Amino acid sequence: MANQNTLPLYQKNWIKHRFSRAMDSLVLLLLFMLLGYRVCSHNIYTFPWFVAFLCESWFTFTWITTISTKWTPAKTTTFLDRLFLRVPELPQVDLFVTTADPVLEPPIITINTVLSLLALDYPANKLACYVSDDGCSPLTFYALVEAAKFAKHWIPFCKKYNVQVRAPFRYFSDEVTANKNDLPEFGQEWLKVKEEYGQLCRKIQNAAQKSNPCQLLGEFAVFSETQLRNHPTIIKVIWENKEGLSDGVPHLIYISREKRPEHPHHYKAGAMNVLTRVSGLMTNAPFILNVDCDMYVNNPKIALHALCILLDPKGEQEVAFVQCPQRFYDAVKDDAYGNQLVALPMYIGGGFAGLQGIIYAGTNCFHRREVIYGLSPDEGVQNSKDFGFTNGTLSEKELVHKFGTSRGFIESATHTLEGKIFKTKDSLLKSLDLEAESQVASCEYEYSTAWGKQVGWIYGSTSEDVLTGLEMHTKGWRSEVCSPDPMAFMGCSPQDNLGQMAQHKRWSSGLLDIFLSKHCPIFGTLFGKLQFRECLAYIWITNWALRSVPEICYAVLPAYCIITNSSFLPNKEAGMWIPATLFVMYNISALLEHVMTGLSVQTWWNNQRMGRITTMTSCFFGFLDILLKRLRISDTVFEITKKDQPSSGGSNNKNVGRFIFNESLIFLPGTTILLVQLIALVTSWWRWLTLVKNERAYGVGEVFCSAYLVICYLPFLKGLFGKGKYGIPLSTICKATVLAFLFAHLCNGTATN
Ligand SMILES: O=c1ccn([C@@H]2O[C@H](COP(=O)(O)OP(=O)(O)O[C@H]3O[C@H](CO)[C@@H](O)[C@H](O)[C@H]3O)[C@@H](O)[C@H]2O)c(=O)[nH]1
Ligand SMILES: [Mn+2]
Repeated sequence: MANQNTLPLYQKNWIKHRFSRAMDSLVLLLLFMLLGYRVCSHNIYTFPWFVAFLCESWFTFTWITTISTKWTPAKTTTFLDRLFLRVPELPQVDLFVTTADPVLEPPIITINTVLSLLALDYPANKLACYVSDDGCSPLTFYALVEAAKFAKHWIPFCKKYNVQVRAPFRYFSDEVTANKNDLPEFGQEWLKVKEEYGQLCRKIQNAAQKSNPCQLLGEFAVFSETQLRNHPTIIKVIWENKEGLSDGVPHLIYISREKRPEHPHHYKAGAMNVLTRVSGLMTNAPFILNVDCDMYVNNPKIALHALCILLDPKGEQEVAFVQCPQRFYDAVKDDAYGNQLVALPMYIGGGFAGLQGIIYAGTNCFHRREVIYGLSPDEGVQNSKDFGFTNGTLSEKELVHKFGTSRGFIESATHTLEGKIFKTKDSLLKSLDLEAESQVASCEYEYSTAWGKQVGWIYGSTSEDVLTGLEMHTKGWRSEVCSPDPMAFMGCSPQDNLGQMAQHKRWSSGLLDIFLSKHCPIFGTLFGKLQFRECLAYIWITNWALRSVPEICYAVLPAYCIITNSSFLPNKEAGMWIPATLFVMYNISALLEHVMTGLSVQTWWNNQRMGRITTMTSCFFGFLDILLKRLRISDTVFEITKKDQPSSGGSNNKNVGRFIFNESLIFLPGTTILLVQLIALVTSWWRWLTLVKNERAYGVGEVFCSAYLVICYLPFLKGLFGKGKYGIPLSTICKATVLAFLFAHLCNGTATN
């Protein structure tokens, strides 16, 4: 029998998506045929023909990166039972939670996430939870203080009855849970804990309603003279597991880093780096789990599953981070706004997993602290990990240049990089050298150090997550997906199209920023250790915003052709079946992927439609944002997504899924494209009445494309006639009308020339 201790702790299985592969290849073949057909049709070289050729070349290139990414998907299985045989003592894990705004991110959501983390199925004396509050909010702090009191009842309750969902708002929203357990005392305890949770919520609600939430007395006095962007560091140990009880409540620490108006704070990446340093001084766990404030733990054993991968003999040498999928609760029916990201991560994410590894998605991710400190895999496998910190080969100056001036931090980082166990000091509070911790959380600490460049979360993009993961892959690390059943984490997705559009704009601009920077994946392959197909996959993802330009051009082509009585599709010749088959095949393939993932046909359609709308609006604005940033006209900002208070009783509101509009310019391109198509369709109808068939240069293809776009933009069409927030503002309609008629006029101009 094989030695139990040498058995792998996880296994990677390759999935065979044969059907999906066949369909994708067919689509690629058709794209090549279309391009070939265009090149060969010398007799009809026209302007729209040429524009179509350029756009389709881009689509073909994107499709090649898509196929390459999806081609060899993989899934991992973890073996929890083997973990305990291999590791007699579980390692420490530091838990990071970020929050930034008590209004957009209600503290009740944050504390639910924190409670679910504190209640992980893991020895409590091996956990420490650090909450970064970029909102510097006494309310958030108050909520955490109260939550820590409640945790003393909540955690034993969860562990005693093996509760699965350890975020109380979710657990108590399900009335049937009370009857699931037959133990007589369960019902009573359930009621008691529920009542306590109710009290906790009421306390927080009451505090939120006061203008001065906590009277700013005692512990809260530090908040009395703070402003959002101008305040000193606040670090508070809310709860300390002093006795080191493995079944107690883990440490809970609140951190609001120093902010000064003249210092850039680098948004979430900056917050993560402060958390890394403060925790380095306090607990210095070798593993870090980071979640956004809304991502509660849905599978209490998730830390154990992730450690199976990170502590596996092979994983230990190769895997930098373990990413768990993002899923959302209270999803809008049939994914009306196309932001649930279910089918896409399944195919694309699975594909990434089969290559060098999944991207880092910013939340639900387990990191190795040493990798965050910039370690490469070849340094990691050296038998004696000695970087010359202790024997003094690395000069004091180099260390300070890398990690900053804190002696304590350099010492703890040295421990981490040399693979030594960090001996936690007797007591957090006793060791709490506030000066040292405040020093590493100050806004000047990172100046002329490697933080944000080679160490920690990398700065320069609003998609700091993908950038940080890419840097790790470029160093040669791999990453793995961990998706045990039940789903590891659940979070909150935007509940309306405004949130969805802002989020996609931030993602697409942040990703394009990466592509255009010195961290570009192409350089990663040329000069680093990013594997070729992983590079293609990163190109696929970072080019999102660029896609908007050819898509908008392609969307106005049918209208252009109808208005100018020309054509861009091989309408009348034998080649017509190529684009027609391409359209049908592409849609069937996407539809089947949705259905096979267990999603409805309506969800497929909503995703298709939102795909068109998002690319031409949010991604286009993401593209413009980066253009302005490169021209040094304006910088990109991290707009926080609003997290709605959890709904009770489900949403049967008839307006769910409807688009809402405001004065934002983001609605202008969509409205204009819709109006242009409407003008084209009216023109086409008029031509149909007045021209004989042979005089019409365009055919069914162009009219179909125009009509298809109108159907995709149905939410905008409804918006033209909607009232209040459901209607597109008159000013936007006027601007769009002017643009649309200008376009029609220019078309006519080019046609008569
Ligand atoms: O200045 C800031 C801004 C944001 N955050 C936190 O960042 C997280 C993510 O922000 P959110 O508005 O929820 O953005 P999402 O689009 O939902 O987040 C996704 O995309 C981000 C990158 O754009 C990643 O950082 C996230 O982890 C990922 O879940 C939240 O916990 C915020 O509190 C900060 O700590 N400081
Ligand atoms: Mn979020």
